[in-house]
Amino acid sequence: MNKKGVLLVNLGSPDSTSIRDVKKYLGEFLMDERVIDMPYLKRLFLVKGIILNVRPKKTSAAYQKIWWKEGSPLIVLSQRFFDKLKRKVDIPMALGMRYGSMSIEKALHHLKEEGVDEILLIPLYPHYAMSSFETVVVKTEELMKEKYPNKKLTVLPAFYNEKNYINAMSASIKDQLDGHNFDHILFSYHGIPERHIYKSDTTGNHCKLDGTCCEKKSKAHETCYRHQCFETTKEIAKNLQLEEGKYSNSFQSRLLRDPWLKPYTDFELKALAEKGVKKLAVITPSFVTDCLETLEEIAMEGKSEFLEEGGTEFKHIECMNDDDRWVDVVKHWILDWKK
Ligand SMILES: C=CC1=C(C)c2cc3[nH]c(cc4nc(cc5[nH]c(cc1n2)c(C)c5CCC(=O)O)C(CCC(=O)O)=C4C)c(C)c3C=C
Ligand SMILES: [Fe+2]
Ligand SMILES: [Fe+2]
Repeated sequence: MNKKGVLLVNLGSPDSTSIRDVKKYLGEFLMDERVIDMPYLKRLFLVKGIILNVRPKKTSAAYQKIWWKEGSPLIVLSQRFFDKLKRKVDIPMALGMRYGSMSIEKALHHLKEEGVDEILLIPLYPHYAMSSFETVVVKTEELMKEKYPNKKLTVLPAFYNEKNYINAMSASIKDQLDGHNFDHILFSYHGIPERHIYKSDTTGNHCKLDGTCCEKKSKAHETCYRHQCFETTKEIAKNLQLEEGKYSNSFQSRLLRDPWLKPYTDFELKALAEKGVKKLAVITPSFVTDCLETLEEIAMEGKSEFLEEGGTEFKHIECMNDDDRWVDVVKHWILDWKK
């Protein structure tokens, strides 16, 4: 009988906050053709010739604001989650990162050393995007084809609307809201360029970003990031019985000037304050682990923008991190697959 094992993959962080390490990490990240989707030479010019001359300094300063004694929050929290999961499921397991030194290659090597010949890959992203979920799958497939062609790979699909995930998320959010009466709840998702939505449309003509396509039933939604984000919000709002009009969606973290998914979080924070929202809670469901984008961009920058515009209270709802309810959800996915 085949020996089964599990590979969990998150995004990854630089080794330290030094400009050198940040530059190395950003170089690998942004040269990924599924992140900056340009022909190789154009991408090389943009990334190495322009972005890497300016961005590492700014990004290094941002990491310095959130870095922990033990290292990058994203890595430390992913490791804590992984350690808890390992204690609960008796199966070989490895944790890898798409970028940086905790590579997928090392994680696969670890599974090989444990004698695993059938792997369940769990990309730690609730939603499908070519720049997150897809690049993890493609990288893993490439490595397996090259190094372990006889091993079998199964990929856990994006879990944006999976019942147990939604229930665990809702419970964690409810705990953190703690009965407190917020005027509004903003669901802020990591943004992607609009172009990526069209590229990921397997039907070739469904996604129009016209305000209605994400609501019309379509096979395109299996890979539509925008649709999947909206579904996560709908399911959580239903569970928490949020009142229509008291919550909304936005997209954060854009880079470069081309159009990204709208509305943009920074604009939305301002608009909400201008509309008279005083007490705001922000949920960041495209991340299962707190990271630079939640701890710095939302909990620090977003907070000060909102308060400067007249808001009086701002709460960032933490990601699932190593919450036992989330660990149990993943445990059951693994046990169902292992049967
Ligand atoms: C074209 C650029 C980018 C796309 C597309 C993109 C998509 C994307 N990213 C995440 C998750 C994370 N991104 C993080 C940081 C980060 N993202 C980009 C660029 C794109 N991301 C950059 C340049 C950076 C580094 C910081 C900066 O310079 O602004 C992180 C945090 C990592 C950490 O160490 O904490 C995460 C997580 C998703 C899920 C996604 C598509 C849906
Ligand atoms: Fe990103
Ligand atoms: Fe859509």
